Amino acid sequence: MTSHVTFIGAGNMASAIFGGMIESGYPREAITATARSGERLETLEQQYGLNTTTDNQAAIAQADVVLLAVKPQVMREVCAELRDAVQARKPLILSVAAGLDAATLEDWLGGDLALIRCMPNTPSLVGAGASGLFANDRVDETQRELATRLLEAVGLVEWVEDEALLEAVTAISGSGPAYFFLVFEAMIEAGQQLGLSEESARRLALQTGYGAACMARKSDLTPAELKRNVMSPGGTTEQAIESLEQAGLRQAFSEAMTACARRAREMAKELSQKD
Ligand SMILES: NC(=O)C1=CN([C@@H]2O[C@H](COP(=O)(O)OP(=O)(O)OC[C@H]3O[C@@H](n4cnc5c(N)ncnc54)[C@H](O)[C@@H]3O)[C@@H](O)[C@H]2O)C=CC1
Ligand SMILES: O=C(O)[C@@H]1CCC=N1
Repeated sequence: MTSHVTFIGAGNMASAIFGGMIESGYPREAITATARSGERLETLEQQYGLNTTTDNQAAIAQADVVLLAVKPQVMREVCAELRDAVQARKPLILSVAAGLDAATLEDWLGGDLALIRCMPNTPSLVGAGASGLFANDRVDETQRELATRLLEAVGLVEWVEDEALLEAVTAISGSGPAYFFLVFEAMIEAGQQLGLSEESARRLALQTGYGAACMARKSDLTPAELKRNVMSPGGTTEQAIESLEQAGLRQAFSEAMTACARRAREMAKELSQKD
């Protein structure tokens, strides 16, 4: 039987996930989404054909899975509102909120719940996401498989068995799309400085990033080996790579990702302590 999935909050991340589920054949009758404004409800009904309501409690009356997709700052208030309905039904809880740990969420919802924390990323919007998942002790194998199936509808799924590793997942894939967008920005600017139009530089930079990612995914070679294959001895790439290494690119990534993981830890503390 198809599990009924209810999304609490229907913003960017939620619509990426239910959009992907529908595209991969998940029956829309088995999906409910809540929103705060009637206008948003209308869009959800017309664009996706979902069951919708502004009533978060009523929305989970039939839910087998409740996917929490509101901002971390409003999660406590939303959990308080859902608590009684969740305790009455005990659905699988899936949270995509950054920096809110499983124990805090379970506690806010009244305890004794199977709960999966997920760190997705925005390329989920185009079906090319990467999500890290962590399950608490109450989650069984069938529930893990179900969560994998739901998130695989929008990209790759990687399970971690230690919740602290979700900080590393945030640093590599949760925030990671922004690093690549920065690299694209920098390459486009440099291409313009070398005389290309902005449009040509943009097209070439984006296709190159896309091509490199496709190639690295398909190839048996490591990124280091693929890089060496582009570098003819005494040629042009050698000059560029030497310049990037001398500028401290590796160190910059190490520091950036350490800062990102640290912030995820701090956010978890701030959010769980907030009254
Ligand atoms: N944007 C990103 O790159 C990532 C976001 N996340 C997480 O995803 C979650 C959602 O983020 P976005 O979709 O980007 O935000 P968003 O702002 O697009 O969506 C949140 C939605 O929740 C709705 N909402 C607020 N209070 C509500 C309530 N009481 N009841 C029902 N709906 C309510 C808002 O109207 C909004 O549509 C956050 O917890 C965030 O940490 C996780 C990974 C990456
Ligand atoms: O920047 C943030 O806090 C969120 C979490 C991962 C991506 N965006």
